[in-house]
Amino acid sequence: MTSTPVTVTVTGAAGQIGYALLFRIASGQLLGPDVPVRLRLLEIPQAVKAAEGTAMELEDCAFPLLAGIDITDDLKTAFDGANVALLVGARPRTKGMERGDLLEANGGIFKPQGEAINAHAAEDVRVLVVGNPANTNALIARSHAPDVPADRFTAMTRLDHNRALAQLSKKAGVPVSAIKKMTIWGNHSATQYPDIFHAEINGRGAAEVVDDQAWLENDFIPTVAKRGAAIIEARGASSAASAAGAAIDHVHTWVNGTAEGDWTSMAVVSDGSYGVPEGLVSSFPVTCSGGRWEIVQGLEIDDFSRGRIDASVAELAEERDAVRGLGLI
Ligand SMILES: NC(=O)C1=CN([C@@H]2O[C@H](COP(=O)(O)OP(=O)(O)OC[C@H]3O[C@@H](n4cnc5c(N)ncnc54)[C@H](O)[C@@H]3O)[C@@H](O)[C@H]2O)C=CC1
Ligand SMILES: O=C([O-])CC(=O)C(=O)O
Repeated sequence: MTSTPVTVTVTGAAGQIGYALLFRIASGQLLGPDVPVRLRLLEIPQAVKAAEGTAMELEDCAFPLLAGIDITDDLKTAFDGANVALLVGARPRTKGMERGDLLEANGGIFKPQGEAINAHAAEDVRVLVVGNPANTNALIARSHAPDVPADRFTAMTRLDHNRALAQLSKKAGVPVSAIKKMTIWGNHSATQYPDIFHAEINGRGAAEVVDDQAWLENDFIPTVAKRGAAIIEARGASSAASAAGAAIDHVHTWVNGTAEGDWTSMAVVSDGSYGVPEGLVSSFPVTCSGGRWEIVQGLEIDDFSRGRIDASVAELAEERDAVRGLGLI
């Protein structure tokens, strides 16, 4: 076991994802079974008491890797020395709220958090934005952290990636582990494009194995893209345990690497690859190694895929223009 604990900051710690996430971090599933962690829980003042309750339960689990828990509503304290920052807390859309209102309310959260990360986080900080609209919240935070390398700001499309694996595994009648090279492109929204044209099932092209374009267009893509809404409809609350699981997967893969011959999906700051305008936080196929991610290059994109990638990227550009118009970036 390494001796220095890694500081993991979780915002929105008293929320439903927080409740599904914190115990898994403390048990070693985020960073590995040999890495002690110190948790920093950030909440708004009215939810600090609830976070304290969660911290009591964390304590009661007597996790050998849990080196300490701090609970705060202060940004400096929350991000001071943070090595990993999971930005989960966000302003949800409520009745009558327009998209501009939602972006503005979240700008009020992610701008100061970006500034605090810039000023106080550890040099090796890695940021995952989960709170929606995740891609654009990451763009806002990143643009207020000029001293932190852009590649440290990511947003979560791993839940979409995992949903796509599960749907394809059911259709093809194979275990999830038989599927490699799934890709989510674009925004974590209904415009996202889950792409199976580069995916492989037991080493064979997935689209060829499935051989069902109607299923792909009318079932697979909409099911994955609208899964979040379907869960809300069924559960009366948005996905929480699966979102927490995807956050664990995202950071674990980022830090520990992708398997040989596979890749994952992460929303990262675009370098212009695949025609995605530079600076947008868009989902790409990425490999990870040595704690760094790299966009998989050289994939052939046919017209079917191109149209779908372009539509989701156009939505990201609209969101960027809206937050720019609001003076948030
Ligand atoms: N990227 C993805 O795949 C997914 C994203 N989400 C998003 O994750 C976010 C959290 O979801 P839940 O935990 O279910 O929501 P929740 O409403 O249960 O919890 C959110 C928590 O954030 C806290 N919070 C609000 N503003 C804060 C701030 N400025 N600083 C610190 N904490 C703050 C609230 O007090 C609350 O405890 C939502 O935006 C949701 O839409 C959810 C599922 C998947
Ligand atoms: O819309 C939400 O809050 C939930 C969400 O992002 C998802 O389940 O993909």
